[in-house]
Amino acid sequence: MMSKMPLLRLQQVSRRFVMGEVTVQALKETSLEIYPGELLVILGPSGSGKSTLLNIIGGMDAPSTGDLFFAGENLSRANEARLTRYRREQVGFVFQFYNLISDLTARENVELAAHLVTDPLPVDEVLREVGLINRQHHFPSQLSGGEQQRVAIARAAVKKPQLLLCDEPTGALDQQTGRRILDLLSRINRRYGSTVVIVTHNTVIGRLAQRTVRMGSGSILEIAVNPSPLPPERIDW
Ligand SMILES: Nc1ncnc2c1ncn2[C@@H]1O[C@H](COP(=O)(O)OP(=O)(O)OP(=O)(O)O)[C@@H](O)[C@H]1O
Repeated sequence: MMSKMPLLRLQQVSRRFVMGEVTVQALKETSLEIYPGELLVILGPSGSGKSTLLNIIGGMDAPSTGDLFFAGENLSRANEARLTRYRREQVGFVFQFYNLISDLTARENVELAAHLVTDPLPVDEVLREVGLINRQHHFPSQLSGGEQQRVAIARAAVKKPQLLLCDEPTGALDQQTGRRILDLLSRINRRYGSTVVIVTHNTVIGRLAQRTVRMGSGSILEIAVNPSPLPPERIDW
């Protein structure tokens, strides 16, 4: 895996937030390579910079210094239009609290995302893949948390994104439901070849990954290769 060209490369990326007199160094100069098709878990305590890193990877936030390369293209030099296209077409995002549109049904939420790209997966196929074909006409408020998260994953996956970025995707769910979500993410990783990056403070989830990145105080402390990733059903927390 490591001999491949990275899909994404961060080179000495930092992010500072300036609030009046106070400057927070959310991310210190950080370098990381993410490979096509891998499942990577980013671990670290609250405030260690995980979400900041993920937002930069997803083009939702820009580095203060340093460069971000996607398939060799320097996105930190890209204009806003290019970044918008990157977020729309190359990246799928899954959040802790689903962020679905409440007055659209499950199916309509997925269709909306499908319209953003030129070559989406068939909506039916994705709804079936996440096990929601029978609930496709329900509104988010009529679905459980786990079901809403599955809609959110379907919405991200329908775009066939090269990068699927997940920020605490199981954070609001009980263990059994969380395991089902992890299983779904790893299936999408295998079935569609999407590179999946999961940010979590839950170290146990790292056992799922081919590599784990451990963060602390805005830095990467360690990158570990996992020779035998566990299937989600064998993960307990
Ligand atoms: N928009 C912002 N403005 C100011 N400070 C910010 C902003 N975003 C993040 N920070 C600060 O940067 C640091 C890193 O935050 P970040 O959200 O990346 O950590 P995290 O590891 O994702 O934490 P959590 O697990 O709690 O989400 C924190 O000190 C945070 O307060």
